[in-house]
Amino acid sequence: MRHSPKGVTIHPDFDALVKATAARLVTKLVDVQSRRGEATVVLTGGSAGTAVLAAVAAGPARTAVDWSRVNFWWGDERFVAPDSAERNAVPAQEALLKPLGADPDRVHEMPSTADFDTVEEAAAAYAAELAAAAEAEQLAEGFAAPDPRLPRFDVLLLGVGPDAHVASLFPEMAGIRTSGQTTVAVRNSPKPPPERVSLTLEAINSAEEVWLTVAGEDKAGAVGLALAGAGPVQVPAAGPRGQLKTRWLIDQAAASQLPERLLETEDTGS
Ligand SMILES: O=C1O[C@H](COP(=O)(O)O)[C@@H](O)[C@H](O)[C@H]1O
Repeated sequence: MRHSPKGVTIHPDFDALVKATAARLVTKLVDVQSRRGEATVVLTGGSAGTAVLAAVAAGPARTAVDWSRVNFWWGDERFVAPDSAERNAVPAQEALLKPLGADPDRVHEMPSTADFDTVEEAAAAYAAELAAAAEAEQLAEGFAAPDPRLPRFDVLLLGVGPDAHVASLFPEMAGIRTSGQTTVAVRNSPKPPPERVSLTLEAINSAEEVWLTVAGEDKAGAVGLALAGAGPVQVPAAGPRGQLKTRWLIDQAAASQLPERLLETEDTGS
């Protein structure tokens, strides 16, 4: 494993990336729960994101987390039927939430076509649910999250598409340009299905830690551009910034177009 000073960790392959990210997530949740009893994670869909959840559920360290005291939100979701295989929540439920006994009251799936007629209504409802949770948290803890419209996100997971999209914020589309709101309705997504709900970049960037987990040669161009300093409208993956930490957790193939200066390592072997 190689670490760069810019928060980039390069794992040899997909399997190593997924297992290490799963272990890192368990450690983070244990750490947060030991400080304040509960923890909040924002989940992603996609190949690596879903594999990480399965690896968490399969790993022996999973028992160190009190899963009934973890709050789950999503960074994006496809506006389709609730049991559709295209939902991001469906594999998350099967891989992690049901087997590990998550509390359904703490699992905040984005709305589906069973809940609303339009994707705009779904996005607005999720923003309202986030705001209600933020208000309850402030009343209970007297705690002010970085953004008063949002609950505290301890860790927010993102995948990155080959076109550099994150959550459902696609290059040059309205979602990535949206400001002043925490969620956005997406129509005409270039990647099917076309209708989606996404957190906005400003909502993503309220998280304490943002982890971008990326594998594969087809993502190397997106990763290279994002870390070379591209603008987020053209390269949405360049936009996420955690309040405390932004981690790029990638495999060797996804690292193949990283700028040379980012390959200077500060630590090896762990
Ligand atoms: O459509 C989506 O794609 C991205 C990345 O998915 P991948 O399969 O290329 O890893 C994912 O992060 C996002 O949540 C999802 O809705």
